[in-house]
Amino acid sequence: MFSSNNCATKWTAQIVPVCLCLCSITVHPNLLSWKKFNGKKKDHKKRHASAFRVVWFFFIMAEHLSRSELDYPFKLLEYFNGFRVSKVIFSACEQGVFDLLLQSQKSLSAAEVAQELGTSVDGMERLLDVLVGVEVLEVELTDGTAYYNNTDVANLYLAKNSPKSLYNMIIYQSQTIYPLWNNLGDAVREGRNQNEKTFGLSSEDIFSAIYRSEDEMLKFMGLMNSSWVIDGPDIATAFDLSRFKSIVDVGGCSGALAREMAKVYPASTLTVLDLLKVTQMAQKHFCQSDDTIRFQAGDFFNEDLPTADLYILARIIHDWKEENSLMLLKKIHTACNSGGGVLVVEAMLFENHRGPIMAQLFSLNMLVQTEGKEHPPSHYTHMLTTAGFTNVQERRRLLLCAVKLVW
Ligand SMILES: C[S@@+](CC[C@H](N)C(=O)[O-])C[C@H]1O[C@@H](n2cnc3c(N)ncnc32)[C@H](O)[C@@H]1O
Repeated sequence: MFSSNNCATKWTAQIVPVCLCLCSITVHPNLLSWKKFNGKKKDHKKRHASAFRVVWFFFIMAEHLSRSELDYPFKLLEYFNGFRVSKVIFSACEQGVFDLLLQSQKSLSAAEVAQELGTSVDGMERLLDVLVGVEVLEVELTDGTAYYNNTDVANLYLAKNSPKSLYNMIIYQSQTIYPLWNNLGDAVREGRNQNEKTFGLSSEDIFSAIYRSEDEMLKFMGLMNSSWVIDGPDIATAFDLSRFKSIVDVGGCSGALAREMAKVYPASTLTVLDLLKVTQMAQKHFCQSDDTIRFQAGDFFNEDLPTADLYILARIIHDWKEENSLMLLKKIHTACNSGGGVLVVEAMLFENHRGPIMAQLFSLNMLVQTEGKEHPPSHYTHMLTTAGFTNVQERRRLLLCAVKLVW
């Protein structure tokens, strides 16, 4: 939804001139044979008439698409429909469309997909067509029947068992985040999370709400795990961390980021510290046969932290009120070996309030679900120096940002 920046400008500046150029080539008989362009030979008169229709069409398009957002609100309309696109992808994932198309090894018609997944043919055809429209599926027409196939992107990121699958992220967005965001208006009005209104749970203890059942805990851990599959390598290499021989990932959840770190820094020991029930779940569902990371149960607010050279705080500070985050940073400063540091990984806001849009959306998400928020780098620097750290360095990596402090 957010990639097609200023569609009108793009069309006028780049695509329209190319189209007009192509049209003038087709009008000029010596430059391109009509047969090549149209598939069958036509006489000169018809050929020029058709060419003029093409030119006329592109003039209309150019006129239409070059209007500014004030004349026609392309972007706004796209945004209004954003939730529909999300829902289409959520629904297709939940119904197993991408898995079926991956497994079938051939294109399938809407009727075949509907039959396999137990849906209506009409409903499935419309769903599949939108997925073609948003370019996650491909379609071919054979004898009037549409046959659908996954794009490479769908195979890689949307099918459940792909090594880079974002399936768990989608399920969590669909089943937990989406209902919470139904109460966004109340969250903004009240300035607090909506766990109580959405799920009937106390809004005070955020992780009791997030881990309200084993199933929910598994879904949340799946979500956390998914993001490191795509962002982990970038974060692990944002700084050269090789001099830190003992690393503790504080609130490390499924261990996905620690695993990425262990690949880049095989000479360092990687420990994932998290609540007992989380470490148990991680070992049961997320451990890999070649794991070199270890898990340690502990409560980072109420128990001592293990000593280490480097502590990772990935998506932790954004969960909590400022005083809690500061308490945790001070504890880390006390437990840290001499010369050690902390790596803070968060979706950093720009200082000027102008983005990035995903970090701004995450910050609203923190409002509806937690007691924290996203911050710009200066705020993290302030917190870290208040906790006693010096020598703050910052690297921006995609959406997530790493700030390293050496003590
Ligand atoms: C938003 S998640 C981030 C997980 C992980 N760092 C990541 O980026 O994928 C917050 C993590 O903090 C853990 N956590 C929350 N409260 C905790 C506590 N008091 N002690 C230890 N871990 C805690 C949660 O279980 C969860 O794994």
